[in-house]
Amino acid sequence: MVFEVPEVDITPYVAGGSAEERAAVAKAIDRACREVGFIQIVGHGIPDDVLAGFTGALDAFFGLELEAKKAYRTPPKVNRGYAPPKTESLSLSLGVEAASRMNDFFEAFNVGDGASMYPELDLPEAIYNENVWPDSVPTFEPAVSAYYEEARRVARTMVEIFEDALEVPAGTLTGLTGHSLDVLRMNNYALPPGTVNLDGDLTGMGEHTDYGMVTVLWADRVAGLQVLDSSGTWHDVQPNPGALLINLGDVTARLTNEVWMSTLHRVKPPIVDGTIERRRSAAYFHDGDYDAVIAPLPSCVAEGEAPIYEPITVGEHIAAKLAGSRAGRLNATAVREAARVAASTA
Ligand SMILES: O=C(O)CCC(=O)C(=O)O
Ligand SMILES: [Fe+2]
Repeated sequence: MVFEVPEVDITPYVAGGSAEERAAVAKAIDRACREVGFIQIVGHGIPDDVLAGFTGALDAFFGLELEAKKAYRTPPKVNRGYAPPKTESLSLSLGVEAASRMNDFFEAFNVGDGASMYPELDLPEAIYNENVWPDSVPTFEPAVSAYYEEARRVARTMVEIFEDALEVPAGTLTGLTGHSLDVLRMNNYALPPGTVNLDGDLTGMGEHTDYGMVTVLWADRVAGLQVLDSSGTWHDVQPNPGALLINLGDVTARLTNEVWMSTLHRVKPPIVDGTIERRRSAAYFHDGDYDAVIAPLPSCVAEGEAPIYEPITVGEHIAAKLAGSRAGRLNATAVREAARVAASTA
């Protein structure tokens, strides 16, 4: 079977379209979610100048000296600010004890929704952490915030499309996202020439599924991202020109009782002449309200069959995942994802 990440133009949902046009989009999204779990999205409407400002801000921040960047570190429990290379391990979020323990060489900067964004709700600050901004790069906050708003809009549009694709009443999914726990992780994969260790210890970002409902992924068109297909083989994926990648997270796999998949992916930059080509990406995670209870939708469970998953809140699920990736505590609850990694071919 040829592996392909399908491209879908979501213009009818972004700029207005007829009922027929929207139905065709919803159908294409349903097929992509069943078969692949990754989608190339065009017609998302993110202005070029917002993207240019955003990538410029990433370059300015990641171009700082390591010590300067470390000023913006936060404790492992706080999913904000700067994460230096080799301080996270995504495979631990899955319960896979990789040989490359804490050897993911990406560096990242995280921003997200803080409790103060919802003054009318009494949201827990330990979950809805406030942002840390690098004041030594004055363009960073406005440029990243502008992109954040756009990625948030696209994520919310995708959930609207998901309701149509799953043929559930409006509000079934969007009703779980009123104060969605959203985070933007900006990733930089770069190693100074000569530091690459070829014994297989280092990886760009270990294999994982994303944790939430949907991820909007912007990335450079540089090799590195790999996606696991349903038969257990890894494939290289790059965004098409002008496209964003969309992938489903575990919350959606749970909601759909795995009718749609949270696809395993990882980043393995090719090493050429002892170095790698720098690559940037930014994953906007739209996870759902921390107190929303996630249980398989009745329409996704075949008659007479038991749902695969027990109900869980978004907050409980995300906390178990982050304890793995950020605090190095193996997540023993991700048995289904760990089994898929074990069955894959390198
Ligand atoms: O760098 C990439 O393309 C993927 C990043 C990713 O999977 C993540 O941040 O969760
Ligand atoms: Fe990811």
